[in-house]
Amino acid sequence: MKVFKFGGASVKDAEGVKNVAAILHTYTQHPLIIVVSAMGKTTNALEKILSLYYANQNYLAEIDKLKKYHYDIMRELFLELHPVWKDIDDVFATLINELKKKRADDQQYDQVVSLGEVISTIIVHRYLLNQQLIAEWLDARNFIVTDSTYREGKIDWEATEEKMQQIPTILQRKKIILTQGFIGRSREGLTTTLGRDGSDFTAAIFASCLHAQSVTIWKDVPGVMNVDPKRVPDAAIVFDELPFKEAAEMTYYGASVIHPKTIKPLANKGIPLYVKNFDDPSLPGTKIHECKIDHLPPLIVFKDNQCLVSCKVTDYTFVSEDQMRSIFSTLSELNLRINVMQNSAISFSFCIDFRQDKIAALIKRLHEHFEVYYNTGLTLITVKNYDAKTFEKYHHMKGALMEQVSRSTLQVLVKL
Ligand SMILES: Nc1ncnc2c1ncn2[C@@H]1O[C@H](COP(=O)(O)OP(=O)(O)O)[C@@H](O)[C@H]1O
Ligand SMILES: N[C@@H](CC(=O)OP(=O)(O)O)C(=O)O
Repeated sequence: MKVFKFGGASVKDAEGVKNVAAILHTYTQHPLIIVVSAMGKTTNALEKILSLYYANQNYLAEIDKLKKYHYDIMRELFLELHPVWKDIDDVFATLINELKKKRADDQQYDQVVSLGEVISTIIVHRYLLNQQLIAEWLDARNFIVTDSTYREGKIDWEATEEKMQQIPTILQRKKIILTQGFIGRSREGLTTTLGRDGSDFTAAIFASCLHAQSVTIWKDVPGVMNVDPKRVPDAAIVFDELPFKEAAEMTYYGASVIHPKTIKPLANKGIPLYVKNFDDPSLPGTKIHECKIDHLPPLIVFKDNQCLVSCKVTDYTFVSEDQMRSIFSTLSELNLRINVMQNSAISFSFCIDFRQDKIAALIKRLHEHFEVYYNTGLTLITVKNYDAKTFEKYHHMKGALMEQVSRSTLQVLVKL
């Protein structure tokens, strides 16, 4: 059995959905588990609906816009009397209903934002059936068990693996299973999400629990490249293959082509990960697996939306281990991860992904012990395996706020 993942870009319009069906027609000899994300930028739109709702602004107009976006796609795929119209109307009714429920913010976020994947999989499933691709629609929430960390559900691997034991029997009946990326269910029975862009991770969870032959994530790029081709189009080279370790490090630094949690479960089970181009499936793509490559070119990763926080001691002492411990435990309690850090005699600075919903709490807590400064809207550029040319280009950049150089890696935090 193989696992395929189709992200938002691959199903952003009706042509994309038709293309998914065309790709699947060429793989009918294999049992397949297909993981699908929300269409296009639907998750961003759902986040916007939530914030408008909280700000007492016109969220209903935004819901109408999102409904129209999906209706336009459906009009190109289905006849007027197709049952899909009612299915999608029901999900939008659930969305409005969920908004009205009194819940904690993160809990409500997951109940609302998860619906993008529910909508997309209903549409894609109905279309596959129309194209004689006999697929079973599975609710991923019935299989992926998480804790109650809403917005960032942690997988209960044992419980998930146990639930997935039912899947091979379903696959004997239907050769294709279609399910949602990004979502699971907590033990208290509510929907959880696995962190933004988490559908790649969902594909890895299914593959790992079911000992799949391989995972293929279908993207709008020819494979994994040494730099995001949207950032530096001239310098980008496609890798034929990459070791798990190298791919994991790239994702850690922020290469958005693969979600950072995807590699570990696959590497642990030795399941290869292919990154292929959905516009041209004949291209070889990149195989990520256990292999050795002698001379890797410089890998350049851009991570946007960074926030630099500096904590300065308020008396004439120096930054101590105890003070650092209090900073680390605050970050850990708020579920924030440091991307790069630096200390001097009287200050400790670190860079994290900016989260609007957490910054006020973080600053308030740090302010109990330190003078605190922060800058937002920064980009962290990491150059791994730098050579003279890339070092020259990214070292001492204009607008840099922090820079670190090790034997093989250069990191610059910069306001671009
Ligand atoms: N090293 C890289 N190699 C290839 N693509 C990259 C790299 N780093 C970032 N990207 C970006 O990742 C994008 C594909 O990932 P993503 O947008 O998450 O796809 P989807 O949401 O459809 O799964 C590409 O369009 C490209 O701009
Ligand atoms: N739809 C979710 C999950 C996801 O992984 O999407 P994509 O595969 O389009 O990156 C998000 O946008 O965060």
